[in-house]
Amino acid sequence: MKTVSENTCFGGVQGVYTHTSKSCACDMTFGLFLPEEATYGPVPVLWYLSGLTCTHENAMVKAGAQGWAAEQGIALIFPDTSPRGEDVADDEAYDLGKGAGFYVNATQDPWKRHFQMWDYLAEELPALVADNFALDMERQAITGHSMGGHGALTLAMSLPGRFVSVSAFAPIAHPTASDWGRKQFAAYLGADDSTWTPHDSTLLMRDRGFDGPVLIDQGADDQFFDLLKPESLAGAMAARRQDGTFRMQKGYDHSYFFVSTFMEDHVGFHAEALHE
Ligand SMILES: N[C@@H](CCC(=O)N[C@@H](CS)C(=O)NCC(=O)O)C(=O)O
Repeated sequence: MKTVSENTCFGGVQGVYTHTSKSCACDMTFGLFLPEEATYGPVPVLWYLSGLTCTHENAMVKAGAQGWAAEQGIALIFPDTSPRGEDVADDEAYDLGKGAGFYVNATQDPWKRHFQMWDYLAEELPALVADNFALDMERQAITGHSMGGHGALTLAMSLPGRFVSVSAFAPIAHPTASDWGRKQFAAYLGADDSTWTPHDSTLLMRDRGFDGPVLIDQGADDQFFDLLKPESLAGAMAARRQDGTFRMQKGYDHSYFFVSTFMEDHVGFHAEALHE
């Protein structure tokens, strides 16, 4: 692992690191914020998964999460959204290929060689950060925005016991019924849509739910509302009687102005579960 940069931030350190990823067969970059408390011992972890077109950097510079995480003594991890590099397959569209890994393990050519984002986030990156930083991996929570909200929800519901709480900002909530999902799952996972269902938050919520608190924020003026399908997830949460809160935020769109507005609430929500 190599250090790209380390900046003092809210009394802690905002770092950027690269490493050679086995799962993705390329070099990967991530951001990690460590609060001052990490100098004295392991701290709880909040993962933040980003949306379409993002790298590790968007949320790190625009979500305004570090100040709240510092206040709560929590580390933040900002992974990238896809494999990177010249030999990595890509597509002209912004919503397929680089910047659009959709947090799945691709089984189809030309994607499968590098697009193994599920394994990268479920196994490889947690092991790497656990080895290199003062993190308490018994206390992890996860959040994300848009495609990253989809990733956060699907990882949390598929890995019972891993995360104590999950939240999402405007998640892609029902990808098997949306053009933000069907196109990418067909490309990465193939035409057999039975391989898609484990990656759909609405279906996972209907089938198993999450053993812990859930918080969802959705902007009512989100320009991608019809692609996100928040109503499907809200319905599944109600049908499941999921412990959780779904908030429709009047006037907010899909941007980081929306994410940063509610970041304090999300960090506070996770802190309550992580510090229990
Ligand atoms: N801007 C894209 C849409 C993708 C988009 O809005 N991405 C969101 C996540 S789904 C994002 O976070 N973009 C990067 C940013 O705002 O920094 C477009 O070409 O239509």
